[in-house]
Order: sequence, then structure tokens, then C-alpha cells
Amino acid sequence: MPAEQHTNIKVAVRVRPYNARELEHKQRSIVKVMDRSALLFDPDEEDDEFFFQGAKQQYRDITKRMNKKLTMEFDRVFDIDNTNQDLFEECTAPLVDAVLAGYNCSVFVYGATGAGKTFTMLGSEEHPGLTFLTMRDLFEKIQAQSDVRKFDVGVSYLEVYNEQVMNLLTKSGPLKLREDTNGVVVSGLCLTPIYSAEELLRMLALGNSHRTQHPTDANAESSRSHAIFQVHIRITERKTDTKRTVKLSMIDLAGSERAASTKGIGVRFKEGASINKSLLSLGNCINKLADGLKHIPYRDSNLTRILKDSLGGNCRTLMVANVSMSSLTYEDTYNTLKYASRAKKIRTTLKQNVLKSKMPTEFYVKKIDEVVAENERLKERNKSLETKAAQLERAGNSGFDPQELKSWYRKIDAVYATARQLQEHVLAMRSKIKNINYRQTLKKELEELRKLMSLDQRVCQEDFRRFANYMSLLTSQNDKYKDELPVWRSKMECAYQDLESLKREVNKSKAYQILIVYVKYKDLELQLAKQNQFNSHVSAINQELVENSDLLRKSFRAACEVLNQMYDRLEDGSKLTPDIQAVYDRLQRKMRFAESEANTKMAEMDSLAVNDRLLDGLAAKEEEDEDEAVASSSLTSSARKRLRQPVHSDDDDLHLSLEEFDSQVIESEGEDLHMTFKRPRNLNETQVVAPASSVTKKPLTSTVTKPKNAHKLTFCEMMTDQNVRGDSEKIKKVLLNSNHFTTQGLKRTLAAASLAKENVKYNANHVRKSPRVLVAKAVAGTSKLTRKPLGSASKEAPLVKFNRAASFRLKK
Ligand SMILES: Nc1ncnc2c1ncn2[C@@H]1O[C@H](COP(=O)(O)OP(=O)(O)OP(=O)(O)O)[C@@H](O)[C@H]1O
Repeated sequence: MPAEQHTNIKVAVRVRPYNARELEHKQRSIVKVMDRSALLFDPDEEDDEFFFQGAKQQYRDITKRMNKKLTMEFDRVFDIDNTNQDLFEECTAPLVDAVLAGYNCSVFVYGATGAGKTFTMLGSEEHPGLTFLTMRDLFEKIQAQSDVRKFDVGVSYLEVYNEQVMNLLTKSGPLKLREDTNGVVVSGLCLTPIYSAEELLRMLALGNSHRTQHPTDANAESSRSHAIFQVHIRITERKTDTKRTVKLSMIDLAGSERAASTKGIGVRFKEGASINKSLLSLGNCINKLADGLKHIPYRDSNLTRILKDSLGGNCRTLMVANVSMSSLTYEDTYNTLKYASRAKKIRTTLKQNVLKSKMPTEFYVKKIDEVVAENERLKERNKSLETKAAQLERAGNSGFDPQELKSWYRKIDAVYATARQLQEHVLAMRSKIKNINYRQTLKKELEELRKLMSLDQRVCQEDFRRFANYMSLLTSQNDKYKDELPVWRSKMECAYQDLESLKREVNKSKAYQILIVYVKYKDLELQLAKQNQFNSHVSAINQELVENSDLLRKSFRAACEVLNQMYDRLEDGSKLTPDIQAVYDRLQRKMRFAESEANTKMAEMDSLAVNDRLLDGLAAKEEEDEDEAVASSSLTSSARKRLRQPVHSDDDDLHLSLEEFDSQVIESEGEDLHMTFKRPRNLNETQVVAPASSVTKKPLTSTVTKPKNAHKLTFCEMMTDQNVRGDSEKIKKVLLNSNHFTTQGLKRTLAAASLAKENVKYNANHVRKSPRVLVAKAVAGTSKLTRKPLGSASKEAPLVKFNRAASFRLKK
């Protein structure tokens, strides 16, 4: 229990200087400040000289009343030159410390109208009053202590006007007063929480602007009400969590006045009466308190009810009595000083407020309301966050347990990793097999060439032995791979089956929507791996080709040198027979033909037009021509064979499933050389380019049903000699009538069929822009051409030759 202290109300008197009106009346001073704590009221006037007929008299003017010459003592007396800052430092700064130590404190100013109460309490911008200075100091000290203590500050600003209690901050009222165990409580008064000195001062300014003021004779800005500014502070010790609530009240009373001095009539008179009534009650209370009486008539007025705590309760109180030094306010000043003297005698009982809250219930009601509102706000926010989270969960993972999804991902990763490893292994083996096959083929061709060119049979036999050894080494290597391949392929098939069953599982799972995306991604990864291997395989084949062609070039150059030397010698020795000359000429022609073949190849590449029959025709013609040209026959034949193979465009892609892919590969092994893999157009599908033989002899029609093959067939049909030679107009119609042809196809075909010139009205732009219109114009029934079987390609020399120039013209 905190110790109680008994202390008297501190009373300070402040004397204000003369105002303009007082100076006008040249009144004498009735207050003389003796020292810091004493003053002399109505001093004896040694300087109050009496003159009669121009001469100074020894005796006083007997018509004048006797001076009171009252010496009065107070806790502090402030003379006219003391400032508000002086008052603050000496009187209210210690109170701030007391408040923060847990004591309730009150400061009220008392005095007649115009005595300087408001000037002292509120001040002006240049001379800030006690309230401003005290509050600023309070907040600075609060700030300084915030490390060790927590402060909750709330303010209220009340006005008692004509006995009615109004809230100056909200400009509302009248409010009722009631009493409870904590003392007098203002019903419906809400404390406004504040967090900085600036806020507090803003509140003060707001309240002041709402205060009732009217000019009186005594004061142009007379406050016609009592203003009570209260700061409630809850102090929580951070270490011990000890709480205490304290209150600092700053009270600016309305001026005590005599009706005569203010000359109030009507409303002003009523105001004055009311003010006087409450001040009279205050005076009574002060008197009784000073006399130590038990019954104090606080209830006589609302002002005294509100000030009950400050006057006779647990409060450290400072009363500032404002007086004017002018004899004009003689009575008021005397009364004020009398009251102040009486008040000085009042003793209050002080005790530190610990735990026991002196905050009004309204403060807690407000606080609880705030907490409840905050709670509601947080609940709402929580609800909306929960809804958002649920939405995100639904959108993001369809409400699935992340752990469950993780285990799915792990499972998918594992199955795909196995499949990928096996796929890589199988494809690598197959690439090696193809490479070895290809190398063997090329080496064989070279060997045949070398044999033809070799003159020394013994050297030839020796070389052949080494060649045979090398070939058998390659063969044994290849056999080894071929033996192993089925085992690995079946493993790969199993892995693919695992993939399929995993996909079925995924399809049935609840997390289907998420997992299917992941599975697709893994599929793409798998296909990409296959694509990369395909690229490596093509590079390896290319390398073989480069090496081989290098050898060929060297051999060919050497052969040509020998041939030329032999020719020169024969010619020099006049041994050049017509037969030899004919062979030589044929060889020369052969070389020219090779040049034209190269041109044809270039044109093919240029236009991407592929005409199997045309090539077949060329090859047939070539076969006819080559009989004696032995030296180049082998190579030319293989070249022809290669030419016979269809050059696969994207249009010829054969879409196979993974299983078909593998079975097809095995069938074709040894036949196809390097066109094993085909670049997948759709990465979700495995694609294989079947070997030429399987396309021409036994098309994989079960899975290959692309309509563009029909285009190819029609194309081939059209290019038969019969059609071309017979009726070029007919071909044109066939072409135009065929809806299997694309613009590009038509263009190429027209070029290939040398129809460009005569087909003036169907120029390239027509063909490109409106093939359908052209088709519509075509003669009906011309498409009923009989199809010739593919194998029945004419052995006759083709009449249709590729016209590259026409093709260029068309492009333009
Ligand atoms: N100590 C002072 N120094 C200078 N001027 C002062 C002083 N005290 C008061 N005054 C001036 O005297 C005039 C009246 O002062 P103030 O309004 O404070 O009186 P009041 O006691 O509040 O009057 P009321 O009771 O009618 O409101 C004001 O113009 C004020 O500036």
C-alpha cells in the first residue's frame, strides 16, 4: 500500500501589468510584490504625497480611506515581469514529475475577469501558456522513459457553461455528472487517445476554438465558461508490469466578477450570475476545506463537483491566483487574494496511484470498444485471407496435400529417368550399328575402286587382306551390338510400358490436372533427349561421309593424273586408237553428266520438289549409258541407289508409336544407312523415317494415312511419260483439278512439267494466291487419269526434265 502524504495546496499569485484601459485612468498600484513569496496589498503610500494649493503637506488627505497594507504570503508570487515560462519552470514542471511518479495533479487559475487567467493557462503563440508548456514537457519526459515504461495517454476537454457540462473536443453535450467509487464521473465522456505532444496540442487548440467567449467591459475576449483539460495516463512498468493511472488537470476558470464591473445585462448577466454561483460554491468549498470541516458542499455546483478531486482528494494541486495591480480592480483583487490565502490552508491527502485505476470507466469502455472493433477488423481480414488462401490452394494445387504431390513427382521422375537411360542406351547402340554399317559400305566401295586402279596384284592382295581383317573387325563389333540390342530394347520397352501405366495411374488420380502437366513436361524432356541423340548420330554419319569423300577426291585426282599421262603417251607414240579415244570420250561425257546430275541435285534442294519417277528415269537412263565406264560404275551405281532413295521431306513423315518405332528399326537394320531417326515434328510423337524400300515396296499404310501422300502419288502419275508426252494440257488440268496440291506444289509441278511458259494465265501469283479458284476452273473429269503402279516406272528416257530456270521465273 503506498504511503500517504499530507500536503497543502500550493498557491501562486501572479500580478499582471496595467492594461491600456488602466493606464488611461492613471490608477495607482494596489499590489506591491515584496519578494518571491510575499506581497503587500494596498500598500501605504509614502509616495502618495498630498498637495494643497501647490505645496506638499505633511499630513495625509483625510478624505481618503485608510490603506489596508496587507502583507500576504503565498508559495510563490510572480511580479509583472515574470513570464509564463517562469511559472512553468517553478510551478508546473515539478508537477509533471509528480504525475509521472504516479500522483494526480491539478492546476487551476483563479481571478477576476481580465486578471490574466487565460493568458496564464493558454497564452498566445508568442507566449505559450502553462498548458502548452506542461504538456510538451510531459510528452518529452514520456518519450525519455518509453524504454522502461509504456504510456497510454487519453485526453478530455470539458467546459462548464451556465452549469452545463459540454465536451469541447466533440462540441457535444450537455453531459451528466455522476459519482461512483472512483469519484465524480462525466457520463458519456470519451477519452481521445493520443500518441504525441503535437496531437495533444492540436486537441487543446480544437477545444479552445469551441470555447464560449464573449467580450465584456472588463475583457474583450472574456472566457464565459470554466474549461477543464484533463490528461489521463496509464503507466505500465515494462519490467514489473506494474500499472498505475494518473490524471493531470489544467483548469481555466471563468472570471469572478461583479456585475457592475462587467455591466452585463440579459444573457451576459445570466452568464455572470451562473459563473458567480459556481465560483461562490468554489469559494465555500475552499473556505470549508481550509477550516478543516468534514462536510464540503461540492455538490453545490458542477464546477465544484468536477474539482472535488483537485481540492480535497488525492491530488497535488496548484492554484494560480491572477490579479491586476490596478486600483480599478481593487475589490476583485482583494477577493482573489483572500481566496488564495484561504486555499493555501487546504490540505490534501496524497498517495501514489498504483494498480488502482483512477481512469474513468468511460476510458475503459472506449478502450474495450477499440479492442472489440480491432478484433472484428482482424477477424474480417482473417476471413478474407482464408478465402484467398483457399482459392489459391484450389487454383494452385486443387486442394491436394503438397506432400502427396511431392511423392507423385518423385515417382514420375524415377520412372522417366529409367526410361530415359534405357532409351539413350538403345539409341546409342543403334547409332553405332548404323555407323559401322555405313562405314563398311563406304569402305567396300573404296576398296572396289582401289582394286580397279591397282596394277600390282600382289600389293592388291596384301591390301585386301588388311581390308578384310578390318571389315571382319567391324562386323564382329557390329554383331556384338546386334546381339545385345534386343535385350536392351526389351528393357526399354518395359520402361515405356511402365511409363504408360504411370500415365494411366496419373489419369485416375485426384491431382490429375496438375500431374498431367508435369507428365507432359517429362515427355518433352524424353523426346528432347532423343532429338539430341539424333543430332549426334547425324553428325557422326556426316563425319564418315566427309572422310570418305576426302579419300575419293584424292583417289579420283590421282586416277585422272595417271589417265592423262597415259593418254598423252599414247598420243605422243601415235598409239591412240579410235576405240581408246571413244572410251576416253565416254569418260569425258560421264564427267559432264556428273556435272548435270549435280545441277539437278541443286535444283532439287532448291525447290524441294521430289520426283521419284523422274529420278528413277534419270537413273534408268544412266544405267543404259554406263557399261564401259567401268572405273566410275561402282560409285555411280551407289550414287544412283542413293538417288533412288526418296529424299524425305516433312510431308513424308511417318508417325509411329514407340513400339512401331522399335520394330521398324529392327526390320530396317542393315538396309537403311543413316536415315534411321527422323527429326520429330511433334515432340509428343516418336517419328521414324522408314527406309526407301519399305516406303516404295510396302508402304506403312496402317499408320500412315496422310492425305499428302495422295498428292505425291498424283504427282508421280502426272509425271509419267505418257501424260507428259501425250497431252500437256491434260496434265495441267490434272494438276489444277487436284485439291491435294498446295500452291507450292502446283508451282513446282508446273515448273517441272515445263508448262510455265504456256500457262501464262496461271502465273505464279495466281497459283499462290488462289489455287482453289484455279481448281474450280479446271475441267471436270480430267482427273480420271489411270494410275500407273509405282513399280512400272518407264525405262524410257524421260521427256520431262527439270527446268530450273522456269522454276526461278515462277518464283519471281
Ligand atoms: N502577465 C500578463 N502580461 C501581459 N499581458 C497580460 C498578462 N496577463 C493578462 N494579460 C492581458 O490581459 C488581457 C486579459 O487577459 P485574460 O484574457 O487572460 O484574462 P482572463 O482572466 O482570462 O479574463 P476572463 O475571465 O474574462 O476570460 C489580455 O489581453 C491579456 O493579453
